[in-house]
This record gives sequence, structure tokens and C-alpha cells, in this order.
Amino acid sequence: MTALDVEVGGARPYRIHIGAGLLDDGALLARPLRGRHALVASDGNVAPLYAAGVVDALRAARPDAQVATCVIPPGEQEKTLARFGEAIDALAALGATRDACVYALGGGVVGDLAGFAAACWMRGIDCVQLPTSLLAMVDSSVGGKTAVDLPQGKNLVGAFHPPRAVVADTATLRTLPARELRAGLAEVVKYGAIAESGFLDWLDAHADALLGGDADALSEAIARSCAHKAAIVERDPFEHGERALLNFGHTFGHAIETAQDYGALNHGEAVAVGMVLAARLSAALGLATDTDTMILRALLQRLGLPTEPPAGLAPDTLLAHMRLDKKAQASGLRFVLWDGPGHARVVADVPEDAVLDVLRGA
Ligand SMILES: NC(=O)c1ccc[n+]([C@@H]2O[C@H](COP(=O)([O-])OP(=O)(O)OC[C@H]3O[C@@H](n4cnc5c(N)ncnc54)[C@H](O)[C@@H]3O)[C@@H](O)[C@H]2O)c1
Ligand SMILES: O=C(O)C(=O)C[C@@H](O)[C@H](O)[C@H](O)COP(=O)(O)O
Ligand SMILES: [Zn+2]
Repeated sequence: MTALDVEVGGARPYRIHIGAGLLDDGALLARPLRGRHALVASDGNVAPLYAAGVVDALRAARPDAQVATCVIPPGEQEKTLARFGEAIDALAALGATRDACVYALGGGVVGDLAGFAAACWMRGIDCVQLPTSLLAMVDSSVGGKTAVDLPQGKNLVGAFHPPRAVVADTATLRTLPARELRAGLAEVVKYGAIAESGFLDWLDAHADALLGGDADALSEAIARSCAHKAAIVERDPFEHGERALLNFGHTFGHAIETAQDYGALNHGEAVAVGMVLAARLSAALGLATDTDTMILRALLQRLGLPTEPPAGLAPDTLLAHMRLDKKAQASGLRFVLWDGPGHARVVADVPEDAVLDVLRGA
């Protein structure tokens, strides 16, 4: 255990291990492997860099184990039921028994898809998250939301399936493209926005270091983000209440991703735009101030993130996608609205006209 590790409590507690070089630690990787079957799932960018090392480390620690790999093409457009089926086929080919373990090696796309395969194979086998993108380290590897996308909407088919462990090897961030690093910072800003205004100040002060890949700054951002997420999912693992705050910016963001067929803005970028739109909606409804919104927007811009929706997206189309948001109820849309730095709330029955006004004004 390092000083940065974070515990996620609850009915099935697990540890988020954070440190450089952890993917080489076969004993750590193999610890949750109860049976003899391990499937390392990854994508076409990450697998050539790290999959062989993970497979070798697992085999060295557990010579009796059968270790197979499953590699999907990279990108959000591959987070589909068809690719999920490929992961299931790989588990069948391996002859994976109920004590098998799926190792999700990659960004949030691999983590969500492989985690969902683990949730479904034989009604649920173990999963270890090995996040290699900043976004996956600060958010998607923690908390057990797994899913694939449909053309109709983001993450519409999925399950809650917490991992047995998360192993975040921060050395892998050295190969992460700069655009993807910035995308991860959007979710980091989210924690400051909803839970800790001082974290927003810290991010502002360390923006250059973070963008420059400074290892200490990134490690601190990861550990602080994981601590926020762990505290929330521990109290509300199935999103009956406060966990929905982690969806700040996502009602707009997911609608943008869906409307663009998951091909233009990536998730972090769409969430950055979505947080600004949610802040504007909050201001229009008398919550956050315009000044708060401008400060949030300026921080996101400083971190190299987009803050306005791409041109050409019709407000009515976006609104239609929002009606399939998982927070929506029969009575109407529910939004995470912002009270200003460090505070947010879930608000039901937000008038669609107010949402359209924000989209038209953007
Ligand atoms: N389950 C959750 O709680 C949760 C939370 C946030 C986001 N998500 C989901 O996560 C996904 C976004 O995750 P993401 O931003 O990691 O996207 P991603 O998985 O597409 O990864 C981004 C890109 O970086 C590449 N990559 C990843 N690690 C690399 C490395 N170390 N070196 C080189 N290339 C690397 C990938 O191949 C990909 O091209 C979305 O589908 C989103 O819905 C889920
Ligand atoms: O963990 C959560 O809860 C989140 O909402 C984290 C989000 O960053 C993440 O994008 C999540 O996948 C969105 O969940 P969804 O329920 O809106 O699909
Ligand atoms: Zn997200």
C-alpha cells in the first residue's frame, strides 16, 4: 500500500492502488484471482503497450493460471453490444469458471465494457480495473458503473458491478495523448465543482503542471479525485440519492455525445461543455451566479477544454436525447444543478423550456 491508496468501503470494500510501475507487480495483480482463468481485456492502442507486461506478470505470479487476452478497437464508437459480445465470446473460449477474473486494461471504454462482461458472465465474476487513462483513474474505474452505449443513448445497457480492486499505474500516463489527458481533467474539475471549492483553486494553481504531465501533480489529482468518488459511492452505491451529483454536466454532455454518434467530442470534452451549460441553467433558475459560471468556464478553458457545444446540434434533438437520461423520471427531467463552487443538488421537474433557452443561447 502506498500513501496515495484509497479505500472504497461498503458491503464489498476494495482498494484503489495508485503508483508508478504497479502493472509490473504480478503479486498485486494476481491477488484477486481466486480461480485459474484470467481474461485481460484491452483496446488496440493500449494492448500493444501494456498487455504483454500484464499477462507476463500474472503468469509469473500464478503459473497455474490460464491467461487470455481480448482486444477491441479503440474509441467510444466501439463501446457497443457487439464488442461486449466479443468479450463474452472470449470468456467462453477460455472456459472461464465462476471464480475467473476479468482484468480491464485501458481507458473508460474498456473499463465499462469489460466490467459489464464480468457482470454478466455466469451472472457475475470478479473484475479488476487497470485504468490507463487519466479519466479512468479518476472516475470510471471506481464505483462499479459498467455499461455499453446504444445509438439511442449513452450507457443505456449496463449493471452496477464494483471491481475487486483498482490498480492505477500512473507511469502509463506518459503515453496518454495530450487530448485524452485534458479530457480526464474535466472529470477532476467536476469533483471540485460539486464537492470541494478548494480543489478548484488547487487545479487553477497547478494547471500548467498537470497539462505538462508532472507526475506529482497528476498523482495528487488522482488521489484527491478518487477520495471524493469513493466517499460518495460508499454512501450511495446504487445512485438512489447523492451519487447522482457525480453526473454534474452529464445530462447535456451525454446528449451531445449521442447526437454526434460518439464521434466528435470525447466524453471528458462533452462533460466540460455540459458543466458550463448546467451552470448556465442553474444561474437561470436562481442558483449559481453568472460570476461562478464564468470562473468555472475560465478554469476549463485554461485546462484546454471546450466550453461551448459544437455548431449544428439542434436544441430539440439534444432535448430528445435528455429524455432518455437515466436520471429522468416519468414526471420529467432531473438535473444536477450547481449552487456555486463545491455545492450541487439534484432538481426534479426542470422545465424543458429553461433547458431549451440555455441551448439556444449557447
Ligand atoms: N463507469 C463510470 O463511472 C464512468 C465514469 C466516467 C466515464 N466513463 C466512461 O469512460 C469512457 C471514457 O473514458 P476515456 O476517456 O478513458 O476514453 P477511452 O477509453 O476511449 O480512452 C481514451 C483514448 O486513450 C487511449 N489510451 C488510454 N490509455 C492510454 C495510454 N496509457 N497510452 C496511450 N493511449 C491510451 C485509448 O486507447 C483511447 O484511444 C466513456 O465511455 C465514459 O462514458 C465511465
Ligand atoms: O459514477 C457515477 O455515478 C458517475 O455518474 C460518473 C460519471 O462520470 C460517468 O460518466 C458515468 O458513467 C455516468 O453514468 P450514467 O449513469 O449517467 O450513465
Ligand atoms: Zn463522466
